[in-house]
Order: sequence, then structure tokens, then C-alpha cells
Amino acid sequence: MERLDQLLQQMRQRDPGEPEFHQAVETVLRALWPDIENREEIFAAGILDRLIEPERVIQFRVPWVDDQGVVRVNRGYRVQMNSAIGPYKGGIRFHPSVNAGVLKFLAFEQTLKNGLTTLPMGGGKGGADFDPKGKSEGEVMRFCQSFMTELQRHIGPNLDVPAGDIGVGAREVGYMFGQYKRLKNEFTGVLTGKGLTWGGSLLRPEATGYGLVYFVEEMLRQKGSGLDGMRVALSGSGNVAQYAMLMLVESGAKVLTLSDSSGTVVNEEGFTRDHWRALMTLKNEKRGRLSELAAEFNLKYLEGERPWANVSCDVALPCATQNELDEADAAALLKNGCYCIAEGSNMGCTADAVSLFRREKVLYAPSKAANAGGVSVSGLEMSQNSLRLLWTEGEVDEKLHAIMHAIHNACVKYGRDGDHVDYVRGANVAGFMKVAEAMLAQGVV
Ligand SMILES: NC(=O)C1=CN([C@@H]2O[C@H](COP(=O)(O)OP(=O)(O)OC[C@H]3O[C@@H](n4cnc5c(N)ncnc54)[C@H](O)[C@@H]3O)[C@@H](O)[C@H]2O)C=CC1
Ligand SMILES: O=C(O)CCC(=O)C(=O)O
Repeated sequence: MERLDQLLQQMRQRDPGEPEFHQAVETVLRALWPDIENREEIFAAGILDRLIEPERVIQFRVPWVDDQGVVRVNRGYRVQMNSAIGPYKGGIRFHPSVNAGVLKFLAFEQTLKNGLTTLPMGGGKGGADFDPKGKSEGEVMRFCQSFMTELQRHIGPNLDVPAGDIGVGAREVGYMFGQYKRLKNEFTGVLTGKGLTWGGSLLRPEATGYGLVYFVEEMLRQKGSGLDGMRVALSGSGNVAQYAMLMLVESGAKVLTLSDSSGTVVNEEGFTRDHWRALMTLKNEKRGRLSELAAEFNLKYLEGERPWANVSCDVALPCATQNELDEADAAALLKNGCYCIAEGSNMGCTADAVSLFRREKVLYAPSKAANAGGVSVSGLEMSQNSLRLLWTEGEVDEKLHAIMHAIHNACVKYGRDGDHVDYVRGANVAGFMKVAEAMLAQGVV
């Protein structure tokens, strides 16, 4: 442990002011430690030191002109974390909270997540501190074009393939792809999450939410149960939450909550397909707030609240942003009978919340396993682009199911503890082993 504490201390000194990155690295290394502390070859090759040091961090100015003719400047980034098992791969986030530390945590997590997917993808993440909220279509387009004008120098279909994340969906991917194509004068699969008529994959929009639900089904199967009739607390109302909600409703579960950064809407009866359709229009076309959905259907709305302490549920799925479920929320969930928690959002739970779930030995799956369906179908989009083919929805869904099943098996293999599965240990060890073996084979690079 002394060696581990030293490593963590060095990291904190070297990268001060990056609390999310520190949290991610500490959680991973502590989970891995029992499996690697006696593997001298890992230390001799500096695998851990190299794993937590990005191969490259690109920071750039993103100037654009708003609708009033005023020049605005945002800060853009791409963290190219690790390319041991394939080209850098990971989303782009547009949110005012974006900074180098947040993107390093996301790129670090992405590296291990991609290692779990069974596909050949390295880890990366990018973004900007741009807030799309309240911006016009024209402003969003000009921002995306300016962002890509710089980013295009650093990415490519065999080098680094970005996709969406918070604040970046089909619309933004379209604007960025258009600008890339114009500047490079070539049509290549440089981004995933593309539209279906221009190189996208069926099921990519659905993949993170559907994959999360498929993973939860695997977890519940361990306990001899299924989703039918389960009471589920869900947070968020963006891409991941939308498709998790749809698949849960289709599977017979009762979805009790949705949330956005302003508050939570509660429906003790369970949301229906009609609510889902209204949510899709509200969030993806009108770009409105959840309070409007509550008003439209006369549902309970809790201003400024998160879902966790406000309903009793069997399953909790954080699907909004990092650290959105803290220790007090975790305690409230357990007190109210919740026994299965899986992260749709990257690092959705704080370190204290995770410790409590692990101590209490409830089913808890970290994001790198539970939300890997999105990047997996992105990997399948890359495969289809290389083949210049479009697979059917059935073909993609079958592959997504198989990948989530394989990830679950890997977690069980490395995380079994009697009749309990420690998914934190399982997911981290499995993802790490894949990346570490490739790094060992490739020498000190
Ligand atoms: N889109 C994808 O394919 C994948 C997304 N993720 C993760 O899932 C999470 C959600 O991402 P998306 O649904 O794609 O983004 P999105 O932009 O479509 O939706 C984000 C949601 O989070 C909420 N939110 C954002 N910041 C918040 C805050 N500070 N407090 C409360 N709510 C907040 C928003 O209101 C919205 O409901 C993120 O953690 C993302 O990294 C993970 C894997 C893949
Ligand atoms: O589809 C992708 O490449 C990105 C997915 C992503 O950003 C994530 O898994 O967190």
C-alpha cells in the first residue's frame, strides 16, 4: 500500500486542481491493487505511471461570433490518453464545467472502458467550456465549425475518432462532420454518431441507454430476478436517460423519475410511451426544461432536487453527470430498499457513495462497464464505415447484446467474491489487463 500511496501523492502534486481526475485514478488503482501488487513486470515497465499520463493533451482557442455580432472565445481540448489497443476513441462534451481535469478523468475512464468492449479502441475525450443552453441554431453551428477548424489537425479515422457526450448530439456531430469534410476534402468515418444517411449506424443513438438496461438485466439475473415490475429511479433527461427510459418501459419496469439540472419530475405510476414521446420532443426539438413536461402531464415536480431520496425503488440509474449521487443519496436509496445501482453517467457516484455500496454488498456497477454500450456501437459504426456497409438494426442489437454480456462475464470473472460480484474490482481489473498487456508488448512508448 505504501507504493500505492506514493503513486497517488505524486499524481496529486503533479496535477493539482484536478479533483475528478484524482478521484477516478484513486478508485481504479485501489480496486486493481490486490491483483497487481505482486506483478513486478507491471511496475518495472512503468505501466501505472504511463497509464495516468495522457499521451497528448491539446488545448486551443475557439473564437466565434454570436448573433449580436460580438466576438466570443471558448477553450477547446482533446485529451489523447492511450492508444495501446487502438485509435483514440471517446466523446466530445460541451458544458461550462469542462476543463482539462474533467476531460482527463473522462479519457482515463474511457481507456479502461474501451478495453472492456472487446473492440480495438484506445481512449480519448474532448470538449469545450461552451454552454449550448440558450444558443441559437446559427450560434451552435458557428461554434461547432470553429471547434472543428482546429480539431481537424489532430484527428482522423485511424488516429482519433470523437463522438458525442453531454451537450453534443446528432446536431453538433453533423456540424462538426460537415466542417471536417470541407477542410480535409474527404469523406471518412472520422466521427461516430453520424446521421443514418451519411455513415451513421443504426442503434447508435439508443446504444448507451439500451446497453445500460441490458447490463442491469445481467446483474439482476445473478439474483434470479428480472426487470418486469421493477421500480426504477432514473436521473437525467438527455440521450442516455431517454433511451434507458424507453427500454425500461418496453421491458415492463416502472420508471419513477427523470431530472435535469433544474429539478426532478416524479411519476409514482410509472412513465409511459406517451411521456417518452413528449420528452423526446421537449429535449431534442424544443430544447426546453423538464418542469414543462411536469406541467403538461400534471406530474409532481421537485425544483432543485435529485431523484434519489424522493422515491422508494429497487433499481437506481444515474444518467446525468459525474458525482450526481453522493453518500447521503446512497444511504437514502439503501434505506428505501434499493439494491441495484448502475451508472449511465461517467463516474455518476461519489467515492463515498461507491464505498457504501461496496460495503453493503448491493449490486453496484461502475460506468466503465454499465455504459459501455454507447462506445461499443460507435466501434461498430467504425467497422461499418471501413466495410462501407450498413448493418440492420437486428445485427447491431445482437452485437450490442453480445458485448454487454461479455463485459458482464469479464466483471464476474475478475470480481467474484463468494456469491457476490464486486463489479468495481471486476471491471477495473478486466479493462486494465487488456490495456496493460498491450502496453507491455509494445515496449516503453
Ligand atoms: N451519449 C453517450 O453515448 C454516452 C454518454 N455517457 C455519459 O452519460 C451522461 C449523460 O450524457 P448524455 O445523455 O449523452 O448527455 P445529454 O447532454 O444528452 O444529457 C445530459 C443530461 O444531464 C443533465 N445534466 C447535465 N449537467 C448536469 C448537472 N450539473 N446537474 C444535473 N443534471 C445535469 C442534463 O440536464 C441532461 O439531462 C454523461 O455522464 C456522459 O458522459 C456515457 C457513455 C456514452
Ligand atoms: O461513442 C463514443 O465514442 C463516445 C462514448 C463516450 O464518450 C463514453 O463512453 O463516455
